[in-house]
Amino acid sequence: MRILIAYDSLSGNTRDLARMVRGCCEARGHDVTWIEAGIQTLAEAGPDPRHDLYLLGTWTDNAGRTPAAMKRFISELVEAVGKPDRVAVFGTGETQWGEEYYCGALRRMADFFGSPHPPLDIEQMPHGARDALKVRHWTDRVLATMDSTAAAGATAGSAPPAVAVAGTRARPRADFPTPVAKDSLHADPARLDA
Ligand SMILES: Cc1cc2nc3c(=O)[nH]c(=O)nc-3n(C[C@H](O)[C@H](O)[C@H](O)COP(=O)(O)O)c2cc1C
Repeated sequence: MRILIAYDSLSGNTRDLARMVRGCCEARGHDVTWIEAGIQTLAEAGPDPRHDLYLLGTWTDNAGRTPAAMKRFISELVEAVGKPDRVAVFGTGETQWGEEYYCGALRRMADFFGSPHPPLDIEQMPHGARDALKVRHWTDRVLATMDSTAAAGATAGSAPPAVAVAGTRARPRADFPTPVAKDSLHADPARLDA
C-alpha cells in the first residue's frame, strides 16, 4: 500500500512515535510518504496526493485541542483528496492536563474523519518494550484491516489501490469522495476544536 504518514510535533515525542509507526509499516513492505506538518505541505508528498491509507499523528494542545499545524494540514488534505475514510490517528499527550483533555486531539481527529480505528495514544514519549509492543500491535491491526478491506474489494471487483503516476495531475479515484470546497463544513478546521 501507499501510506501517507503526516505528523506534527513540538518537542519530539510525536516524531518518535511516528518513526516507530513508520518502521512497522516499512517492515511489512509498505511504501511510506513522510510529511512533517509543521514545516512541510502536502505538495511535498509528490505529484499524487492520493494514498491508500493516511496515518495522522499529533500532540494535543491546550484543553484537548488539535494543534494549528495539523489543522492546516488536514484542510489541505481534504481539499486535495476529499475526506478520506481510510484514516487512522495516533499521538502523544499528558494526563496531567486532565483526563478529560488527555490526547483530546486524537478523539477530535478520529471523529472528524469517522475513523474506524481506535486512536493510538502514548503518554509523553514512547519508551520501553511495552510501548513498542503497543505501537506494533496498533499498526499491525490497522494494516490488517486495510488488507482485508482491499481483499474484499478485489473480490467484489472494485478499483485497485491508488498508484502514483509521476507528472500527472491528481484526480479523485472512483471510490474516493468528491473533493470538497475549502470552506465547506467538512473542511472546516474549526470542527477539530469544537
Ligand atoms: C501549551 C500546551 C498545552 C497542552 N495541552 C494538553 C492537553 O490538553 N492534553 C494533553 O493530553 N496534552 C497536552 N499537552 C501535552 C503535549 O500534548 C505532550 O507533551 C505531547 O507529548 C507533546 O508532543 P510533542 O513532543 O510531539 O510536541 C500540552 C502541551 C503544551 C505545550
